[in-house]
Amino acid sequence: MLRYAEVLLDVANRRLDQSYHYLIPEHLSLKIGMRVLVNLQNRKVQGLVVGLTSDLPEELERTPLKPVLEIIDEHSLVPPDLIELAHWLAKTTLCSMAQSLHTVWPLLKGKMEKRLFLLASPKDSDVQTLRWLNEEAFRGIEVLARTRNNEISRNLFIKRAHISEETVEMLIQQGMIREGYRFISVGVGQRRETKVHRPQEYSERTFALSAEQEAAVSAVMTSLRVGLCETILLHGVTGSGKTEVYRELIAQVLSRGGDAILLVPEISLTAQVARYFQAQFGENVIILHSGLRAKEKIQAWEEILKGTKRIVIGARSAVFAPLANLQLIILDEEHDGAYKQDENPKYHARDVARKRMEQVGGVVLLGSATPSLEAYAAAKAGKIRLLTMSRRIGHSQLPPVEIVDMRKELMQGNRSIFSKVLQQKLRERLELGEQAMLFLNRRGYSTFVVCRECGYVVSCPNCDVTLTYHSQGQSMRCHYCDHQEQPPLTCPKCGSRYIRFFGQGTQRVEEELQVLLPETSILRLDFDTTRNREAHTMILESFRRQKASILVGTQMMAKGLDFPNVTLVGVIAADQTLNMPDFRAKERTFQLLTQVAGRAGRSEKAGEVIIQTYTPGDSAIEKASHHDYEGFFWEEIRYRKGRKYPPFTHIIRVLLLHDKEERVILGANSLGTCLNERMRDPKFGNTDLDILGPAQAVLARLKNQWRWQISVRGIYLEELREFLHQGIRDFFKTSASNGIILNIEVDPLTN
Ligand SMILES: Nc1ncnc2c1ncn2[C@@H]1O[C@H](COP(=O)(O)OP(=O)(O)OP(=O)(O)O)[C@@H](O)[C@H]1O
Ligand SMILES: [Zn+2]
Ligand SMILES: [Zn+2]
Repeated sequence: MLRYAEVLLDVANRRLDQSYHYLIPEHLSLKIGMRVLVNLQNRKVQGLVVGLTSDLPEELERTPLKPVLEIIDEHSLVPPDLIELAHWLAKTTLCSMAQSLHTVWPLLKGKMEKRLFLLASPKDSDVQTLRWLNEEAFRGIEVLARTRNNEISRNLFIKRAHISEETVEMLIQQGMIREGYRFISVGVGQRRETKVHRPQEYSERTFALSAEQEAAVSAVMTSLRVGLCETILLHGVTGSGKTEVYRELIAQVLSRGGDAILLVPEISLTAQVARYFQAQFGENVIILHSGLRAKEKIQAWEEILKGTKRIVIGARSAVFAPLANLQLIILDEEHDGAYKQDENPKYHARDVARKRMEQVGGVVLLGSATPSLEAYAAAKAGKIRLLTMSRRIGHSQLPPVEIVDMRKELMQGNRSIFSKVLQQKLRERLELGEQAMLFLNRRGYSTFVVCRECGYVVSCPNCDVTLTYHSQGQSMRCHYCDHQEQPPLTCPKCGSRYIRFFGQGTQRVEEELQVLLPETSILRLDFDTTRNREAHTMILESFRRQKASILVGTQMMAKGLDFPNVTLVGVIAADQTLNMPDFRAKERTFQLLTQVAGRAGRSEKAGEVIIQTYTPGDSAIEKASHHDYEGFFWEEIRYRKGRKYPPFTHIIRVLLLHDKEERVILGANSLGTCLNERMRDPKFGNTDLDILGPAQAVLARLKNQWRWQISVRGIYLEELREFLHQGIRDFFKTSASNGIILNIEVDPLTN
């Protein structure tokens, strides 16, 4: 007998970020996902039933429980599979159920609104006297008396009825009206409909699939038909036609009545990809990502729930799209770090996709030319299936890559950003009417401003990072908190006039390039030129239409672009990502270089790649220059194994934040002690857990908060979670935890 309901309350209010238990009265037949009315601290509030149970948690056994008051709507609002998903998300990412439910079902978003309630009646004698004393106040009451339920939002009252703040206050004081709050939910009306789709045929392709594409498609379809709930990794070199594979798979899934989600790593890529798919699937396609306006998002959701949209294309958050007949989720560029959300809930879209497909017996397809080490290792270990496409489409070949040692260039007197050979190749290619892409893993004009006499570097007053100089607007900016200031004319520390703008940003590359090739038209694609939503698409479109010969850009240029006329790719400085204090630095560098190199020579015209570097001997650079994924993988996996890094272990990182440095250090040490003591617990005694830290975080201060961290590493994630759970509970009993904010992340992708 299910006697208790677990109810998530008033989800708009952050402080009530948890669920409560209520008794189920006999006359109510509750279902998971229904909205109900319950009592909370003498208020009637709205809640969502997220669980039904016959036993109470131990700590509640002796507390008297209140009953559920009434059911707001007959049918479950949130489908049970999505509630289950939310529970899973809360548990695996260590966030609250409310946070998790908001992510899974963003339609629940609502707000608390200040409202005015009428207590008096316009006929009362003291109200009638107001008519002569205060005409405005009287008018206010009359308005109010005509509203439904005699209540109105305070804002509307003041704006629409032109009643002043003072008058409102006066009426409240006189006891004629009362002020209160009400939860106004936005767009919760739509329920999911389960339509049965008739098989449909779609327009024919203009070309036949290659043998490798054919094999990949039939492998995935076989799994689907047999009902094998699988994750499949499609490792296809750049230009091997993965997008076509996705398109064919989606067509086949649709024709058997299923729905599909295609994820791309960045919002900016969705429009481009969606256009490609709309060409075949038309109205069935819808775009979904966090960049949409609230209203657009609600509309998109409602269309999906109605069953009129069957293919969702979007960034990370689209993995939650509530399609009714979901059978396939594809993650393109699977290795991309953008699939991990860095705020609560800190989920990885890959894991969510897997969980959803487990629920319905569908397939997750991970596609990449440079799979993440985690995915490839899982494939090699036989945990997931591996499909390979090792050749480019048609006669196109992977381009030859030349590595240029920039130290030698400098010794030979070349102080330019561009090596002699890159300059020469650029001229050659442009003469032939072909296009080039120059890649720089940075944004802004120069990374930092430094005093050449005393070495002082201008940094952000709120964060522990150097400010970036932008020649546009001549300002220095913090890329974390957006602090801006003028660049100094003299050194703030020693007064010297020898201030130098250091480093190479995309703007500087563009400017130097223009000096080198004055006749050439150049486009730039980076954070600054794409702040507005349409700019990204416009820049890429004009490059595609060959309005410019050279595209200069940052890593956002490395992803999934297919320009047949691009035959030369230059990497300005390969070392950038290599020097990051992170065990994934090599993997990132390899992926980035391989992906960028893959933009060259994708159709009939052969391409070539120049990589400039100060560390030409580095193996990640060398392996990338040979398009040697396999070789890189084995070398890197050996290193990870030796150092006990993922994928051989899992890491949970606890970041401690406080605005006083000594407090955060105290807290970090105390947490360290608690964890070390927990280690003596016989339960964890024999397990292979390592506590790393406490240590100052790489970013020691951000937005005025000091940051320290402790990581715990272990082989079994479940055990690791349990260990931290207990350690953190101990920590919160110590006084050192006062005022400390904890930020916990499972398997973080950055240090
Ligand atoms: N079977 C085919 N016949 C002819 N052309 C094809 C075929 N399949 C794909 N193409 C074309 O080949 C080009 C490369 O395909 P696509 O962009 O899908 O590669 P990709 O594997 O996604 O590469 P990347 O990983 O670099 O993004 C595209 O222009 C695509 O239209
Ligand atoms: Zn100085
Ligand atoms: Zn800052």
